[in-house]
Amino acid sequence: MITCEGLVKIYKTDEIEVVALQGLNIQVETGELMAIIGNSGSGKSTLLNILGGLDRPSAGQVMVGDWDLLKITDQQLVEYKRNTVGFIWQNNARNLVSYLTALENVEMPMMLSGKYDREYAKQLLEWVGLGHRMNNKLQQLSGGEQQRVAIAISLANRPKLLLADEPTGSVDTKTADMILSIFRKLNEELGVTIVIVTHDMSVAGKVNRVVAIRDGMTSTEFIARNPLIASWDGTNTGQSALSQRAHEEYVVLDRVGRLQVPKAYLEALQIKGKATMEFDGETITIKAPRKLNEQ
Ligand SMILES: Nc1ncnc2c1ncn2[C@@H]1O[C@H](COP(=O)(O)OP(=O)(O)OP(=O)(O)O)[C@@H](O)[C@H]1O
Repeated sequence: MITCEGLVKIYKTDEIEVVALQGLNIQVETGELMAIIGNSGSGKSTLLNILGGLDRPSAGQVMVGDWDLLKITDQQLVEYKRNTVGFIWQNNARNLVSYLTALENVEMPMMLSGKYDREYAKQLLEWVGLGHRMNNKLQQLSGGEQQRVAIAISLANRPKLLLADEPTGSVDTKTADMILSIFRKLNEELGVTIVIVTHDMSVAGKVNRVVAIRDGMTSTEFIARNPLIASWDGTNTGQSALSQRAHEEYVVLDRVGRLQVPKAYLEALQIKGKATMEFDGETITIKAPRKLNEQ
């Protein structure tokens, strides 16, 4: 569904250039429910905005389905945003109209794209557990309920890909768990591919695959050893992070074999600029270069 290779995004302002993504590689299969984690400033939102067609890449390759987001025209981008991709933000106020009902809010994007379908709008609200609140005005709903309306809206035009930027960032743990279980259900029942960006490890721990981004590059990947452990079953309160027990950790190599060594490891061994690498037929060992007087 998604292929990014050597993806670069540079933000240019009058005086400075910020390299937000520096050759990022990532692959997401159709039908996956996965998370991208990373510290503040690592480039997560930049990546999501590019995938959502809200921002243009500077260089590299980025394909979503048949769309090449580097070559796409402005006109095609409108169609892409309307039909292929749905977006959920941490704060959805910009997506919702407070004086309309939940149902009217879901119907609105359908009307704008000429695909009005009241039954489907109702069904979406049922799916997110708001069947009994669909005729309430948005301003009468709690923050968590509004977030669930936003999920229904994001699916109004039947997108194949759902992108969620910190979807549980401003709700309590119980609501966060509910939102995640909705994602899982939508993923399983509608087959929609879901990519969640978060720095909340408890969210990441509940999906089968997690890709970590560091300094604008893909660094590590975690895959659930037993997908059932990572799945949300309604009983897990989500306190544990990406536990070693549940996820296997992998370092990501790009096509030409480059990998990113964590800064903490390099600092611990005082490796700067260069290192030695040994291969004994089974393992590869990276060490600090020997000091001249040790040789
Ligand atoms: N519009 C912009 N103009 C200039 N620099 C930007 C812009 N947007 C992001 N950046 C910079 O790009 C880098 C990556 O930012 P990004 O928002 O993608 O990170 P993030 O991982 O999503 O962080 P957070 O979790 O804090 O949202 C940061 O150094 C940020 O300051």
